[in-house]
Formats: sequence, C-alpha cells, structure tokens
Amino acid sequence: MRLLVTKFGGTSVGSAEAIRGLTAITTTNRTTWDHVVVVVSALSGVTDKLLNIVRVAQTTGDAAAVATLHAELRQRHHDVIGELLDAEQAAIQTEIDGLLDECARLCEGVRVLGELTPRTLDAIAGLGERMSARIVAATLRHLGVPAQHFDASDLIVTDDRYQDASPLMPETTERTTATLGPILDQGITPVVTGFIGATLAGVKTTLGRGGSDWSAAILGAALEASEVWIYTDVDGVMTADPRIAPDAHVISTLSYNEISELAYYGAKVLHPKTIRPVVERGIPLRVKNTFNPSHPGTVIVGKTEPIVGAIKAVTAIHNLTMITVAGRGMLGVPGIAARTFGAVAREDASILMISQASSEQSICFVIPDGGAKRVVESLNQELAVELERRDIDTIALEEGVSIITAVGAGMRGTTGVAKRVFSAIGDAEINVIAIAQGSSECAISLVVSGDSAKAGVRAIHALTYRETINAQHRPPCE
Ligand SMILES: Nc1ncnc2c1ncn2[C@@H]1O[C@H](COP(=O)(O)OP(=O)(O)O)[C@@H](O)[C@H]1O
Ligand SMILES: N[C@@H](CC(=O)OP(=O)(O)O)C(=O)O
Repeated sequence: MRLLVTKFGGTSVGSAEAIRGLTAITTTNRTTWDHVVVVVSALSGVTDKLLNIVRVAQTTGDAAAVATLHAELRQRHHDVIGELLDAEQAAIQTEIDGLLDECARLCEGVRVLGELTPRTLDAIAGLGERMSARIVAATLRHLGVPAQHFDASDLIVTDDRYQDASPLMPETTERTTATLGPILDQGITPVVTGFIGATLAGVKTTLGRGGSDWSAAILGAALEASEVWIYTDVDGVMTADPRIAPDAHVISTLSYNEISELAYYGAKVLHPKTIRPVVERGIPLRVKNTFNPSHPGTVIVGKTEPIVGAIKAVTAIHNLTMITVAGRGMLGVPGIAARTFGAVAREDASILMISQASSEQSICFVIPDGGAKRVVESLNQELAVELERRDIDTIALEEGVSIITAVGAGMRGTTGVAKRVFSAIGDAEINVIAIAQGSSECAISLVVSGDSAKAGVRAIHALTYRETINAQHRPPCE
C-alpha cells in the first residue's frame, strides 16, 4: 500500500482560492496514491493573530480591544467558509465559532488574572490549525472527496515542553495507526491539524513555530508513509531565499544532510526537525508549490545524484548574539568548555554555532539575541574564580550578528571551497567575525554583522552560479 502524507502551509490555506488549489491537488493525489493524508497549518497569519490577542489580553487588560481582534478572526474564517461551502456552511461556521468562543474564554481568564501560562498559550496558539482543518475537510467533502478532520492532539503524544514539545514516537505511532488506519481503509482522506499535539494526560501542546512540517514527518513515520510532500508557496528548496536573492533557482535534489544544514541555518522553507522522523525510516521528502503543482519541486533523499558545483545553496539566520570567552589562562585547562556550555544550558539557550581558537585561548559561540544577557550573567558567576585570577580576561558579547551558511555535500574532498567563499565575502567588503565548519564538511558557516548579512548571502549566491558553470560530475554524496 502506497501512502502519501501531504502538508499545506499557511499560504496554501490562506484564502478560499488557495484552499481550492489544495483540494484540486488532493483529488489528483488520490488518483495516483492508495492513501493520502492531508496535514494543514493555520490560515496564513492566524497563529500570529492568536498570539497577539492573548498578549493584548494579558498586558492591556482591554476587553474591548480583545473583542475587536476576536471579531476580525471570526470574520476572516467566515469569509473563507462563505466562499467555499454550501450545504455544510452553517455547521462549519458554528464549529469555528465554538473554537473562537474557547479562545475568548481562555483570553478572558488571562485578562482578568494578567497572567499567561505556557500551557494556556499552547491551547490558544493551536486554535488556528483546529479551525483550518475543519474548513479544508468540509471543502473536500463539498467537492465529493471523502474527508474527515482530526485534531493531532488525539494522535501526536508529546512531552510537556510547551511551545517546544517533542513527540513520544511509540505512543504516537500506536494512536495514529489505531485512529487513522480504519479511516484510510474506508478510502477517507484524513485532514489533520499540523503544529499541535497533547501530553499523555491530554493537555494540548505545540511543536514550536513552523512545526506543521514536523507534524507531517511525524505522521508519515507513524503511518510508514511511502513519501512526505511539503506544499508551500515556492517551487521547491532554492539556492537562496528568493526574497534576498531574486535570481535564486530551485534545487532538484538534496540529501538529508544538506537540507538539515539549510533548515537549521535559517532556510524557512522547511522546519529543521522535519528531517529526523523521515531520515530514520528512509522516507523521501519532497517540497512542492501549491500554486504550481506540476513543478516537480525538490526531492530530499539519503544519497543525492552526482551534483554540479560544490556549493548548492546559501542561507542566513539573523538576530543572534556572539559570546566570546577569552584569556591566556584557558590554555590547556580541562573543563572550561564544559563549564561554559553548562552555564549556557542552565539558561536554556540553544547554541547555533561554536568556534574555538586552536591555541585554546578563546571559545566563541552564537545564540539567539533574546536571553544573551542572562547567559553572560550566568557565565560571570560560573567562571568567577578564573575571572578573578585573570585566567579569563573577557566574557564579551556582540549583539545583532548573523550566521551565513554555504551548504553542499560536494564540498567534501573538494579543495578550495573555503577560499572561494572567503574571496566572495572579501570582494563584497564584508568582515567575517568567526567561522565554523562541521565535520560532515557539508557546510561552512560565517558570523558577520547583521547589516551585512544580505549582501553576504548575495555574494556567496553569485559564487554558486559560477560553480554551476564549472560543473563536474562527482560521486553520489550523503
Ligand atoms: N532556500 C530557500 N528556498 C525556498 N524558500 C525559502 C528559502 N529560504 C527561505 N525561504 C522562504 O520560505 C518561504 C516558505 O516558508 P513558509 O513561509 O514557512 O511556508 P509555509 O507557510 O508554506 O510553511 C518561501 O516563501 C521563501 O520566501
Ligand atoms: N501555524 C503555525 C505552524 C506552522 O507550521 O505554520 P506554517 O506551515 O505556515 O509555517 C505557525 O505559524 O507557526
């Protein structure tokens, strides 16, 4: 049995026209696959709006402002339903109103108390997907496609790290197969909410912003899907963010390693955690365009075809802080790195990149801007003795930096890639603050000031073009 899991992002369900496109795609997919599962995000911008409403409720206590924002959300969904549905219109509107009433009750509690718990935040944040799944399933039915909506809180069992929950795969697999298996056997297409899950006790969680891609991969792994397709608003994974490099073009094939580096270092087109569930089972992943479905998109597999050019794509991640711990007394002293990273972990900050001078006289690492000051305070406490003894001279912080990452599995064993990257950056007169290359030799990362990041991406992107021109066939890369 060949099963396809498809995921449609916010723009792909952002309007009645987009949802019509989704239903046409799903109708076609059902003719070529034995089973099709649809995973949907909230209508574009709705998650941000929900988070905004609850923040307004908490910080202003302004009931009228909250009510106005609610009414806007209600109207947006009613307009879409009005354009799409006929017989089921009233029933779906009632269901959407019920969900928005749930939102209003939660927001009222937050407004009165002035307190917003992570648990309440997730209950509110996931409402967008619960509304869109109902609308999409009803639209499919309206067009004669048997479909039923499912809240992933009944399928994906997670830990209780609210806003950043992770699935418990054995429990998720058990629930998903038990619930969706019989539905699929009846030829019904399940329309499942992305982004959300629930703890074993049934408390709603979310998988982190942009997490619907991950939901699709989790469900694909649980159902042993043949493939997982991520439908978005571009033709596939591109050589750079097309908003930064307008001449970016679609990459036909990428390896799991390459897409992991790209996604981790800021290519918004795919959530970085999407890869793990599929890589473990060797499930091919495809990125396709809802608005241009005949384009083959980008296929992501274990080994890529012989590639052209050493650098396949360049990406950037912004609003970061680089922290440097430096001092001559660090030379050869065991445990400084462990204590440094222990102090960072205590503040729950995630490190995006680490670079250490070979003389061991400095360690620098990059973390997101928010929370950097707390990390420095924590380091000052942890390393107080070394600072006092002048073994460590500085714990310095540079805010507003970006990481630019050039990715390509063909870098491995190819001489001079770093030199070409640095020449391109040098020619653009951009100062490199720090560098790192992973042992996979699949990516080189550079830290630059935030205001030169876009120019840096464009400079390296121009280089990927030159490399394509000098293309040579190389052996398959992982
Ligand atoms: N390397 C890249 N390739 C393709 N798109 C990229 C890349 N880097 C950033 N993007 C951006 O990612 C967007 C798609 O991601 P997102 O808006 O999260 O989609 P969705 O709402 O469908 O999940 C594209 O519109 C594009 O601007
Ligand atoms: N709606 C959620 C989850 C998501 O994945 O959205 P999208 O597929 O539009 O990036 C968010 O905005 O974070």
